[in-house]
Amino acid sequence: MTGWTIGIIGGSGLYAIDALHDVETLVLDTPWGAPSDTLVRGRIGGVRFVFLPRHGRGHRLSPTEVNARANIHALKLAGCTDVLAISAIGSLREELPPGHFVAVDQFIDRTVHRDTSFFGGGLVAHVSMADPVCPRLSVFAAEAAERAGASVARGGTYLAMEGPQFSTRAESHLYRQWGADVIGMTAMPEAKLAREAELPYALIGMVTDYDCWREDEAHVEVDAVLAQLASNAATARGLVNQLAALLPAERTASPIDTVLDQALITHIAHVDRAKAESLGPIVSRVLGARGF
Ligand SMILES: CSC[C@H]1O[C@H](OP(=O)(O)O)[C@H](O)[C@@H]1O
Ligand SMILES: Nc1ncnc2[nH]cnc12
Repeated sequence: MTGWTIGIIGGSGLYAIDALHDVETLVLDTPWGAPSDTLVRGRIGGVRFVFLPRHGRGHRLSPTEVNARANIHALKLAGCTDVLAISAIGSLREELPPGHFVAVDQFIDRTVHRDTSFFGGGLVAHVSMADPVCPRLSVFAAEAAERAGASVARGGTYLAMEGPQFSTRAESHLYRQWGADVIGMTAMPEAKLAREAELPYALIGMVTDYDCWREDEAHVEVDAVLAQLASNAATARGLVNQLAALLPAERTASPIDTVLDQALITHIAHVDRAKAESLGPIVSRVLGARGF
């Protein structure tokens, strides 16, 4: 096996990955509650994957109800080294039509009803979100999507809205003026939490609709989104197969693996032991290095 264990967070329309071998089901609990569903760990060639359907199998959880802290914590417990999210997105740009894929590299977070951090309560950390996506994983994922037959835009800003309602037309126009390229309801705080957990994170978005800013296009409705997703899901599965084929045999360290060295500022003499223990693998590396 290689040193990679890739957590795959499957969004709307992606509730399973068939190509995994030696599959085991993981029923995990976290200090934040249960993740969205059981996790499935397996391998393709020499690469280990852990799959988690973000909304649960059967799509039971709304974007606000997705427990991103539990999901990222569970992926860390399952031994993931990196996390690739695959999401349905609306397009805010003419040149990103339905069917296109986008390797997102920036976010604007407009979510308001979500728990956004593992820290607080006796342990304080301030991670950088200047570059929220791991460039290495993002390039591999974009390349894999292209090999699976997708047209992939390299780079794009994702506006994370609370939902579950889609945007008003005024909001859609506003987000375009802000420079957002695509829109969705789930990548935040997921990307922030992955960074806090020292997990390199990338997001491949699959465009399903033009939201509601375009004059000559019907506004987004969920049935059109689901129809587009059905035709994208096979490509998304192909992406995972291609990723397994093109990842280098050995995973070298990423700077994101150790971000808490700078970011965690609570002096070890003042760290709350119960809090540190509850965070488990998220802080054991950095606290261990400090002699905690
Ligand atoms: C089914 S349309 C809206 C829904 O789809 C996206 O979910 P995900 O990012 O998990 O693929 C969007 O964010 C909304 O949750
Ligand atoms: N237009 C849209 N707005 C928000 N989330 C979406 N997911 C897919 N299409 C979307």
